[in-house]
Amino acid sequence: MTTSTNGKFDRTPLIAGNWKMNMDHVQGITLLQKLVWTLEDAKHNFERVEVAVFPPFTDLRGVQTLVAGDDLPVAYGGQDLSPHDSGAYTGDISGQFLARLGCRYVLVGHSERRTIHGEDDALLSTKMAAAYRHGLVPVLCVGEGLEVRTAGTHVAHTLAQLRANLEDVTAEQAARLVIAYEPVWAIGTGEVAGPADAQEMCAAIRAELEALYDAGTAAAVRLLYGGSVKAGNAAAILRERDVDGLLVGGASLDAAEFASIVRFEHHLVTE
Ligand SMILES: O=C(CO)COP(=O)(O)O
Repeated sequence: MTTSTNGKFDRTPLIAGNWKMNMDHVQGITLLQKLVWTLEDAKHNFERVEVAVFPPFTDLRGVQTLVAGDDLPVAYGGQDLSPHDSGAYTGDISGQFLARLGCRYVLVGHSERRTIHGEDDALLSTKMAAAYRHGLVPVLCVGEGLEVRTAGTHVAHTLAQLRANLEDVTAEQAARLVIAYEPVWAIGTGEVAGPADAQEMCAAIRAELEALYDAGTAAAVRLLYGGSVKAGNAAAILRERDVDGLLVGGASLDAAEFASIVRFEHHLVTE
């Protein structure tokens, strides 16, 4: 039997879809329309569970037009941003431009940026600063690779990444932060970190935030899990106390599947 909990969340859950380099601007609009229709049909309460999408840059203007025109209750953001505001940086996208397009969020330090594009912690600190400079909420992605997980040093590794990326972030800024724990070995592989693994890391991240800032700040930050999330495993992960949402890759490209993840409460089994 599947039922909803009457659970109160400490923080508003955020279910975010990272489309990566999928969906051109025409496909992107169709996907977003389908997603919203599906959720509205199901009477989804967007205030109870927030929904966000991260389309490719070329889709953002269309997404903005659709969201603003139809007053859709969906947030969106860029998948990356430049540390600079404007100038001779061919191919880069400024946080200023993202803000002008109505983006609420921006991904910073996704593992694919770190590994494929060699983005290091020093660069990511400047991207964090750029996001805050333009009023964007960074979704800072951290997580370990397979060798680190196998060696058992994943918590220390991930917290070291976190400390480096938050070096210049003030407590006031941190209170608006979203952090996504995405173990690299679980991204796009079908391997999912179990709910207990997600909780272990999210609890460690929250404790680290308390040490770096204070308890109030640590309690305000939303912590997401990402890595092979599907409709079938989302609810179990979200039952964990310190997991406040999900960053979904592949499964966010299917409107019905993603909508089902957003409606995770309806898959929670009461005990
Ligand atoms: O990288 C991810 C989200 O940012 C996870 O991707 P998958 O859900 O496809 O594993």
